[in-house]
Amino acid sequence: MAVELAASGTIGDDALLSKDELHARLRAVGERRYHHLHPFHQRMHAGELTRGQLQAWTLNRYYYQSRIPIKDSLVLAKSDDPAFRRVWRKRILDHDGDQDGYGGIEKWLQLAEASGLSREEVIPCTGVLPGVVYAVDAYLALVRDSSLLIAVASSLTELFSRDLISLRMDQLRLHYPYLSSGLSYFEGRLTQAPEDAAFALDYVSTHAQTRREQEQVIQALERKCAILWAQLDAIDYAYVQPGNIPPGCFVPQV
Ligand SMILES: O=C(O)c1cc(C(=O)O)c2c(n1)C(=O)C(=O)c1cc(C(=O)O)[nH]c1-2
Repeated sequence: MAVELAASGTIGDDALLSKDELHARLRAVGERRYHHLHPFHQRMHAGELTRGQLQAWTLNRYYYQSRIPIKDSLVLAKSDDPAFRRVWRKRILDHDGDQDGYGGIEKWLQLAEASGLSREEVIPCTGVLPGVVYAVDAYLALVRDSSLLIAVASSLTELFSRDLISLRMDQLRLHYPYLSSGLSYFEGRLTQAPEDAAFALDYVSTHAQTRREQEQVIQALERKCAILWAQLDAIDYAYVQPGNIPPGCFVPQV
């Protein structure tokens, strides 16, 4: 059953936003709520994280990475348009590769290895924080239970990821040189994310045909920002504030 994102006030009766107005509203959400503002990212960029904290980040973020192709398979299954599916299935290939040893998930494992973890301790996801599991699973549930329009809209955080990833690469190289050999995942995202975001933005601009749908698109982006934020909240609470690692979760040895 499709989830109705709550629309506030008299939105349904208001005038349709122009494409430029819709884009401005979406950009404003990113400026205020995207996870580039999160204290954990700010600590990372300032060079304040220990190797163990970066290991915890790569291990926990692996859960997100591993679920993205599942999320995109849910999106694909909502579309009866071969042209849409042809474009969207590229995302699954980007992450899974077209054979063993290729693709974004493999490259994320190389990042984890550069941090000093073994792939064997990362792949099973057994040490992932409960808060990260709940946040990532909430993304899958949002996509699973929504219309195709809202599922596409929830990927629009990628509008903002290129700038963050570019800054992150510079700061990781500068402050944590041992990670330099593991940055090829981010290299790939510098071109993949803007392409994916441009398609998704064009899609929602065309397919949100009422003001109510436009507001639902904006709310889906807000919810996705919250999901990304919650992941970092969980990581920050467990690994930056002492004494908060939940039982059974990854414990850094360095
Ligand atoms: O490192 C980041 O800050 C970041 C952010 C996002 C994002 O904004 O959603 C994604 C990614 N990375 C990413 O690597 C990725 O594959 C990805 C897929 C999606 C999506 O919603 O479909 N977002 C993101």
